Amino acid sequence: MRALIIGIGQCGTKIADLFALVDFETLAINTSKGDLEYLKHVPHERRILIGDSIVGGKGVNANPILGREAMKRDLSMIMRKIDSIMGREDIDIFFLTFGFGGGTGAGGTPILAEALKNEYPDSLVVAIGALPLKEEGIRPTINAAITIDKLSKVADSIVAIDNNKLRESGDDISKAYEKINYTIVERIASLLALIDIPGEQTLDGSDLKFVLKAFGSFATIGYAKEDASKLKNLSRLILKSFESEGLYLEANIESALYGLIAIHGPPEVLKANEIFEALNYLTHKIKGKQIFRGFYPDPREREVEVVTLLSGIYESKSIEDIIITARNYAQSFMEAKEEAETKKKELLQGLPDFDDIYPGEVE
Ligand SMILES: Nc1nc2c(ncn2[C@@H]2O[C@H](COP(=O)(O)OP(=O)(O)OP(=O)(O)O)[C@@H](O)[C@H]2O)c(=O)[nH]1
Repeated sequence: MRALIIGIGQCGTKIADLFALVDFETLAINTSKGDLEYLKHVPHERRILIGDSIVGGKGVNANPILGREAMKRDLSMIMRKIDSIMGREDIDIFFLTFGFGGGTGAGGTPILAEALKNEYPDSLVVAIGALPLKEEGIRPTINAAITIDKLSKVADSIVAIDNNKLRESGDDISKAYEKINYTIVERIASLLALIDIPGEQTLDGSDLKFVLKAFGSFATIGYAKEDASKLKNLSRLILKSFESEGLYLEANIESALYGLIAIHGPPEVLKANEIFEALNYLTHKIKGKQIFRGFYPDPREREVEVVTLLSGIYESKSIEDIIITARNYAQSFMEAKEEAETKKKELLQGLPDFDDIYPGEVE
């Protein structure tokens, strides 16, 4: 399984930095020089400053038009870099990590996603983005809504993480960000670690690609872990991995088309009847009725770990809230703008020019 993680903007590059820590191939792209320098694990030659000629390495201050322009101007340099890291063959998935609410990530990610799809038609492009907190105000919400629309036309799946779920933890914001970033990396890394390795019933790269090739709809990744000695019922643990707080996105899982479950743990607790009870329940619950599964008995393991991926989701309250808020705002903003223009015209009509009042001052 060959994957390249590309972080775009501050949020995205912080997440990519954690992926680099656990030995994934990564690339960090930003309009802010300072934010790129702040990274700890992405090698220096894999950090790309974009848009230097327009913003001078200072970031784009939540302006996605500048983020988009920065990505467009330096796209060929980025594509050459990707080529030099991965070559042109057999890249299974590009994971693009970013924050939906800023400028560099929101503006730049759809441009890069489209270029990757054109250049690498056999590879998947999966966007992994953090949705803004409601308290951040209207601009991040609009950036998110428009970026969702654009990505839904070019990416294979969009894994959205709802930052609003962080508030439930009671941590301060940077701790909460750190926690959620770590969670994203843990889930994806655990999932990818179980692809293509020997097991009882295994998942391979083509299963994962099948599940994620879902016409730009939403996907979400759940996770549950328990000490094997404390585990009472594996079926319960599998279902727990699908609960909404486990998935970091408010979504109706019944609307999902595909699911994938990987279970890893000591052989004595991977009981077939408990696994099939949960699989049966979930297969009937989701609309697409297709669940791929892999069981990985490991006698050295003391914990049971369940990673679940649901894709093809199109009903999500987290997403709907953003789209509806942005659309209502856009509508009332356009109305207010039109009204302002009409008022301006009414107010200023009938005014003369200087020459009408001061005739003959200049011969
Ligand atoms: N989950 C998570 N979300 C983050 C993190 N940092 C920022 N965000 C969210 O991402 C959005 C801001 O995106 P950034 O990545 O900071 O912005 P950017 O893409 O670098 O763009 P500019 O700062 O405008 O140049 C906000 O909605 C934040 O809530 C993070 O470390 N983790």
